[in-house]
Amino acid sequence: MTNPGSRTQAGRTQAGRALDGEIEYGSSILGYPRIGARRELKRMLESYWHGGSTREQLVAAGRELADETWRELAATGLEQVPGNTFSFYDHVLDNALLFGARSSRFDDVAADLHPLDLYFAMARGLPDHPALELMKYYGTNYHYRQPEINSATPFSLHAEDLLAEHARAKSEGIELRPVVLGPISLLLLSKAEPGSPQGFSPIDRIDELVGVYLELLDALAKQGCKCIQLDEPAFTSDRTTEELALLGRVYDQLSAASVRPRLLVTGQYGDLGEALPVLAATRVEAIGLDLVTERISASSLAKVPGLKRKRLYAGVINGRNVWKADKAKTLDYLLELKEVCPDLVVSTSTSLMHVPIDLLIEYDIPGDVADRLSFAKQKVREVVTLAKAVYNGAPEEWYKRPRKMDFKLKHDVRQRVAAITPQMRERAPYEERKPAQDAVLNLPLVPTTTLGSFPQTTEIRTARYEYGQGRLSWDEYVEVLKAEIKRVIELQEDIGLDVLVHGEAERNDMVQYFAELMDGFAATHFGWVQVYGSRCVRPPVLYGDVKRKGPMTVEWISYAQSLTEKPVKGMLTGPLTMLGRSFVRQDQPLYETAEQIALALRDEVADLEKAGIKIIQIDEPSMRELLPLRERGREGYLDWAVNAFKLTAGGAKPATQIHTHIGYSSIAQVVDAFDKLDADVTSIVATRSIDWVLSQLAERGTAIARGVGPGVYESRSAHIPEIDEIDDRIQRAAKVIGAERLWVNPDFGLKTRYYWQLEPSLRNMVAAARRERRRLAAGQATVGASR
Ligand code: MET
Ligand SMILES: [Zn+2]
Repeated sequence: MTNPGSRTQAGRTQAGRALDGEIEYGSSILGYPRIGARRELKRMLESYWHGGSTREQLVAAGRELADETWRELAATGLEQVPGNTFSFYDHVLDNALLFGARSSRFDDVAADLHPLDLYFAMARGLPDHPALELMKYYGTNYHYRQPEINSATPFSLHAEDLLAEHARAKSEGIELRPVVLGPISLLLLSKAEPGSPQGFSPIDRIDELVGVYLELLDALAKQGCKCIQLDEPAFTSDRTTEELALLGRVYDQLSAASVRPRLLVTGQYGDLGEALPVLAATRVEAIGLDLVTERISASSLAKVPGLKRKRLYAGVINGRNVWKADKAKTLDYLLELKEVCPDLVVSTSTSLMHVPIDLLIEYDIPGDVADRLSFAKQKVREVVTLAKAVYNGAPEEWYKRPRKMDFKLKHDVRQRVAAITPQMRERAPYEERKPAQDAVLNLPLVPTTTLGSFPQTTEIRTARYEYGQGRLSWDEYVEVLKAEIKRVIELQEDIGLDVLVHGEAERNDMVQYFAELMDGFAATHFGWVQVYGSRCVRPPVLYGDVKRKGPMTVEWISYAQSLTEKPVKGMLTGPLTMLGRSFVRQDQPLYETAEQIALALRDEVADLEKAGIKIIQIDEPSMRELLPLRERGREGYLDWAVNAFKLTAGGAKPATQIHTHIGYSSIAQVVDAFDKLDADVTSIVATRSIDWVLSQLAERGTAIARGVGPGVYESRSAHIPEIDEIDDRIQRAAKVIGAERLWVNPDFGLKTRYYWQLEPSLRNMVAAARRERRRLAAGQATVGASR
């Protein structure tokens, strides 16, 4: 294997350029997973947080993981290896702190905490210091901690770790290209610190921040660093004219520095659109494009003035999905691009942090599926192979016809999809459904419920593990789960909830659970992807036509229902959430795949009805998350998304009450779509705070007709809400939503909670709902703004 570092040192300086940047076969990636192939990061973090290891041990282990990553990458033959891709928790927070941008909320503890502990305090919170908010990262399932910046937040450079890593690699002959968030995206990802002056927004601080970026460029140049990667993913979303102008101005300023590394600016997670000509007009040396989300033609790139003089990092390998690229097609495309931009580097569309690390440690993915997959390690190989083919030519066999992919086709599924009629999506009008449901359910006003899951106790986890290991038979495993269901039902009756749940003891992760019960999905054993910090998930691979293997939930729900007179909700995960949390096949449009899942779930709805279940909840927390970043794709998406949900629920009888559970959005279009789902009751995940949700609902006059459960306490917080606190929210919600439409529930499932937290919380919730009922009965309640 060639060693890119030593080659750079030995052979490339005679070009005599101050900013060395020659390539032999341009190959790079924009970033790499940082959790380790066996989730080493999770283990080291949890050990430190629980007192099992010292800070020194954690720091050493983190460095080992980071260094192993770039050593391995360099050994693959990748010409340019990214650096600064490791993070102990979240790279957005790391980048804010790289420039000293710390929320003043933490000033009072800063002096007493080691910087690393202060960092974890911001990321995870302290008893009286709520953590920074968790926000979704550009349409991925990654979540970042939102930096808080005010009008006086001091900015200063803290690049010791970044520089030290660069120096360590250099001493091993490896030239790293540090990856840093660009200044504009960093500020646009941040929020104004609570208490900032009216009208202040973090982007107002851009000039000061750019000053510190210039210091960073200077420090890197002094250390002989040749290139820095500045990510500006904010520009693959719609931006204002002012923001676009700012992009030009900022990169003119940064590239004007007299001694500095080369600048690579990337726009990941979508198409740079109108930002591309702006960037091409600056003096940055290189631009990285996501050419997967939008395969921009070489001829349109040729029309961008100035682009042909840039080094183009062609992001043709998908950083967000797990399918192998079609070598011949991709090569042809790259060769066309090279005609336009001769200085071409084969690269990834995004950082590879959104895919699992290594396919080769999986042992039971069906062979024909595995043949088509590529995880981070394999993707690096794809980049190197394609780059060599671009520069040195490709072997003949790349152009031989690929094998037929008919393993995916199930004709019965295709026929069913083809036979879908519009009527299948429509239920009886709500005016008919409502009285029919009231007659069956006979619920009190402001009914109380929870959203599905109860704690996954050690007992449940142990039983699942033992069953997986073959030490517990299926029947024994079922016994454990049934005992758990019984306990959960009894507890809910004791607390006095009106609509009960079975508790989801059988589900480790809901998406994984349903994926395992449908054909067309494959599970991985080690395919972990970071969500944030130590939290990782294993998204299933949706490779083929989807079909239910048999009833998926009926046994559990009917058992729960047999134990109580009160209604027990059937609990399903909706088609959009199944899509949003899986690695989805790309050989057909997403909406076709959505329809297949919807049909499978529709059958489950029918089976639950047959088993006497009267309420069915279809969770769609990810519906909002799949929304295209740019306006132009949104209407089309929302149309088919609503259709898929309605296909799932559309077969339900008028008397069956359909609930859904969604993540609210501040985008009016999305809220309209929620209303179009035509669910009888909609409960809301507080992705920000419940008070934010309530204020949004108030601003819009609700916008969701029919029942609404806005969430009366945040179930994922450790705080146990008082009756008064919940009562206050109920009264505010009743004002906006109307008491006759209001449901009282926490904002989220309870599976990560402890019983000592949830039991008092739910008792207080039920007490608060009863207070509201007494007020309503006495006729003194606020009359709602019902529609
Ligand atoms: C993210 S959807 C949450 C609802 C799910 N039924 C649960 O309680 O876990
Ligand atoms: Zn959480």
